[in-house]
Amino acid sequence: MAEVSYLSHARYGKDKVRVLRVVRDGAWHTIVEYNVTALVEGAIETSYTKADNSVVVATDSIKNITYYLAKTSPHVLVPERFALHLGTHLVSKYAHLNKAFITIEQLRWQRVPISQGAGQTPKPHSHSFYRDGDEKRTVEAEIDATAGKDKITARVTSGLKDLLVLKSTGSAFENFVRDEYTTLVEVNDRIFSTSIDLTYTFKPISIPKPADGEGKVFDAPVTGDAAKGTPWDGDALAASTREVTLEVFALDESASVQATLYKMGQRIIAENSQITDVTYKLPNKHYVPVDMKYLGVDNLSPPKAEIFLPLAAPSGLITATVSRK
Ligand SMILES: O=c1[nH]c(=O)c2[nH]c(=O)[nH]c2[nH]1
Repeated sequence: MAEVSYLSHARYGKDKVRVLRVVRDGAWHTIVEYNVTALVEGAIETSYTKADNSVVVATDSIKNITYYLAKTSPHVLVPERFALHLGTHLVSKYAHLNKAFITIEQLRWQRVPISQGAGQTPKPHSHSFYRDGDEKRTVEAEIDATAGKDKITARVTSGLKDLLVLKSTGSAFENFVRDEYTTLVEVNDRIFSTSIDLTYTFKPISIPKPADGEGKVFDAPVTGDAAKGTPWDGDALAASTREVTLEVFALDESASVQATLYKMGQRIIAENSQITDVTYKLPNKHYVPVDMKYLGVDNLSPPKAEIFLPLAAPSGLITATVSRK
């Protein structure tokens, strides 16, 4: 029988590798908690087409490598660096694997503040932490060794998701298309709430050959000023892009979710020369003033609207990518 199909794409690995790392500096502990996905591509076709497992690094082994590097990597506390180390290790160790796709979700842990008495600023505790929200920091790294194991390049996209925000004024929505389908009234004052999903893409970087050729010894080749704005500087970028996003959200006299989104993206591009693209996905989480006329109470529009019904669904969904020219 003539074959009418072929394997056009293949990638596999381990998903949802959950890991908490404790780094001890005497009594001062630092923790990170990650959900890691590690997938690979390469000369693996025959495992699909010929039931040939000789080309398969078991997903169980990929999970073990993730734990091994979480234990040994000097980069583990910065998710961008850890993703690059893990991906580089996979494509360096196995001759027939030439691409790795590492996704990391970092969960929030904040130090418990310990009060120092009246008028004193609280001190962060050395080994006690609390979860301060569902927000996650995200990293997606594609490590590419197709040009050779000594010419590894990487594309990194970082961001955050599930950052829930709300402003109770400073948002309007007017002058939109009005026709026979329109029931929405124009408002010059409304609640604006969204769950921020932000990703920003770095310029591609090249990764020097690891010292042992297997990606076990992996020294971040870029530090100090040269690291500024690059994935090596992931923590600073995560902090500044989050700050800009929240600041624009708070300060913008929003004409629409679209217009506010664009301003956020413009600022991130303008302030970070290493970032090429910024994508936001912003659900418009509607809060509807409750009609209380039947109670003889005016609650229809601000400043009289004080009681709102949070609508679980549907929500608007406003997305866009702002790119460097
Ligand atoms: O900021 C908004 N953008 C829209 O596209 C839209 N559509 C809608 O019904 N409300 C809103 N609000």
